[in-house]
Amino acid sequence: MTSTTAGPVLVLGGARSGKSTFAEKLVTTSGLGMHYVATGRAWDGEMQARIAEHRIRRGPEWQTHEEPLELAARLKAIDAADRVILIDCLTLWVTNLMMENRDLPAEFQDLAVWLPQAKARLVFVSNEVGLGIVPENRMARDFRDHAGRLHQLIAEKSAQVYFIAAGLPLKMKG
Ligand SMILES: Nc1nc2c(ncn2[C@@H]2O[C@H](COP(=O)(O)OP(=O)(O)OP(=O)(O)O)[C@@H](O)[C@H]2O)c(=O)[nH]1
Repeated sequence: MTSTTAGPVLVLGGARSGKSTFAEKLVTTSGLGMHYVATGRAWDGEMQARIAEHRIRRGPEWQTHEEPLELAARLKAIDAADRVILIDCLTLWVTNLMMENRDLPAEFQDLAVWLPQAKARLVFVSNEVGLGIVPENRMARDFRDHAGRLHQLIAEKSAQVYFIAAGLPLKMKG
């Protein structure tokens, strides 16, 4: 980690901004046992190829957990002081929760309330999706609103927050 500050790190950025690579570097320099929680689902060939690329990049030192829905429960289950856990990414989790008609504010609260008790170092990656024009369809607007609210909740509980654009990190907190 760039800092020894305890507490979660939130890494925000656009698609292909380099946010995952930046977050992975934070983790690989921590000296802790490296865990990767993937919220993505391999729903088509393109996503399968992206996932395969990610796995090659991470290498065998990482332990991977695939958790599209029960993110808070999975984090609580693998939480330990000698671990660093990279969660990639929050926006896919939001998508999955919406697809399953879950109570998103309740799910977000469950995660946010637990964060100060986490023993592991947590690094959250997420897409900043709120910067463009207001989407025409209702579902996209709801998605954008849920993601924005979740980011605020996680940022509030985070020790460090970064925004990545063009591969360059802008430190926003910590
Ligand atoms: N199910 C599963 N998903 C994975 C695995 N590794 C990575 N992923 C998913 O792949 C997604 C990243 O896809 P990319 O399209 O390469 O990343 P990006 O966000 O567009 O680009 P960057 O800004 O460079 O990170 C993550 O959100 C993960 O959920 C894995 O082992 N299993």
